[in-house]
Amino acid sequence: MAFWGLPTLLIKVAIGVLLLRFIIIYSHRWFLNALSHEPGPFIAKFTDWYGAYHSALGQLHIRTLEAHKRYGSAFRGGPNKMVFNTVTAFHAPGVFNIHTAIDKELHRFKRRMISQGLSDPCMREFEPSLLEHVDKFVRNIARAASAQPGQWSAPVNMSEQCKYLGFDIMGEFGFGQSFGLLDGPTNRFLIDAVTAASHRSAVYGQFPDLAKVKLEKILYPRASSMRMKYMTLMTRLLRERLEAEEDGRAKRDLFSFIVHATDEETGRSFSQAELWSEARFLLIAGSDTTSTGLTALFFYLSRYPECYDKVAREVRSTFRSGHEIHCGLNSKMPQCVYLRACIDEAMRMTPPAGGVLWREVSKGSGGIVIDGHYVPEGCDVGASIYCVQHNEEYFPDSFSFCPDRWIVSEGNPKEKIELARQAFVPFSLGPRGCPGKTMAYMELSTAMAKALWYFDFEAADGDLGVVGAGKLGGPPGRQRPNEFQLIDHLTSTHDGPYIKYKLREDVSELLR
Ligand code: HEM
Repeated sequence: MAFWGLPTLLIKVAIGVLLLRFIIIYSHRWFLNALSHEPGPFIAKFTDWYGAYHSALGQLHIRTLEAHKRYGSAFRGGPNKMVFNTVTAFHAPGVFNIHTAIDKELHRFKRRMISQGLSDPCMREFEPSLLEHVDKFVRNIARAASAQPGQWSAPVNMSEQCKYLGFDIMGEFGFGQSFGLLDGPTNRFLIDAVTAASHRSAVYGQFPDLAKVKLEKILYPRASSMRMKYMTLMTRLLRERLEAEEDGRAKRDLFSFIVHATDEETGRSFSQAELWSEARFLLIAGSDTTSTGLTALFFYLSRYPECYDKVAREVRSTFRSGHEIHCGLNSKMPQCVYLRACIDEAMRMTPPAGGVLWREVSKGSGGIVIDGHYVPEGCDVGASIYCVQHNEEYFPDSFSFCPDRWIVSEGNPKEKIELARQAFVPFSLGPRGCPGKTMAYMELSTAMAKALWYFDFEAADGDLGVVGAGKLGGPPGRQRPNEFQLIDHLTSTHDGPYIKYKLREDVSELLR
């Protein structure tokens, strides 16, 4: 053999070894893996690409629902992954979120600390700041509506306005000052920055190995410049917050609630760096989700006039003024039972985080059985909130917006509602379930009650009126005109609904 032939031979051997490795791994995944006998999309037998691909396109919730229709209530969603759409999957013991599985103790500590800042008493103290932003949100709508008194306003894109509100509230809560998105465009780049971050996390959450090949350089070419802008803003906010703390100007925010708190179990406190890193995480966790919930609520109330009339009547007969609308001490909000039912129904129809959330079956547990399917330890178990909340067994006629399904009546006994409640999981459940629920309901109920108090509203006319809705003849799963459409990547992006407003109460005080 000539010496120069050696490299060619080595390349051939390397390719041969690689091929053999692939053949062994993929044959094992296909025929010998503990989940081999489970039905599911063909590609998911071999690779996690299935979830990553649909997540990248923002359609994982829709494709998962289709897969359940085809394969049943449990299917194989990856080589070591099972997806369920039943209540049992959410209540299964011995499964942990993949993040918590990495360091459960650290997660438990952080969780206990953050929960102190998100406790009901802290939320009551924070509410005045939250309401200032809700009033600004109403003021922006009032500006549009008062341009033509007595007439319908120009259409307002509620996705934009609700995002501004959600981000400003989380800025105030996490960093002690609003980002000013409701005031003007300077910091509105934050919305794209957070969307890109959550899109990236969604894809990598489905296929963690992709993170190693730094795919974001292709998927998000603008990511690094956006990150620079984002970090510059965060650094400035941090500095200003610390200055405010030093000269006693600081408002009630996350920092003030937990800066001196200690963890009862470990006696440890948050370092400043930890606190800021949590504040940055909360920005993603709390802004996009709540604004999606509020936008969806505007969508459904503008499509279902009987529900709109009922909730408007309830709000307008419960409160005597716009100022009375709050969730604090002596609040009348608990009397607004139908409003709460509308909020829950909007989050059932269109859960803000609807994709598949994975939990790992903990090592040493010996595996678990869910709905008769054995899942070995180390495998992931997932459920899509969107699919569970559209499971007809729990929610008949699941694509109809029907707030009455949450209210006891002759045809809707308490037991039926209790069953539905178990399958109502927009905030997920368990050790990784959402600790920001109280704040989310506070924001959703005050913003919608104030909008109904000050204005009448309807879907815009013409082409703008259908933005955000499903389209007859559209892609599979996006054909229902009365369903608000989300591009789902962990949290969600959306456009519309465009809504027109008419003033019904004096807003001069708000406009001053
Ligand atoms: C409608 C509004 C909201 C919805 C639908 C929602 C939904 C969720 C869901 C589904 C999870 C679990 C994610 C997983 O299992 O991986 C979660 C976690 C979380 N949410 Fe929310 N959320 C909302 C609002 C908020 C708000 C306002 C805050 C904070 C102020 C917040 C803070 C968090 C945090 C810190 C976690 C992580 C919990 C942990 O890892 O232990 N969320 N949320």
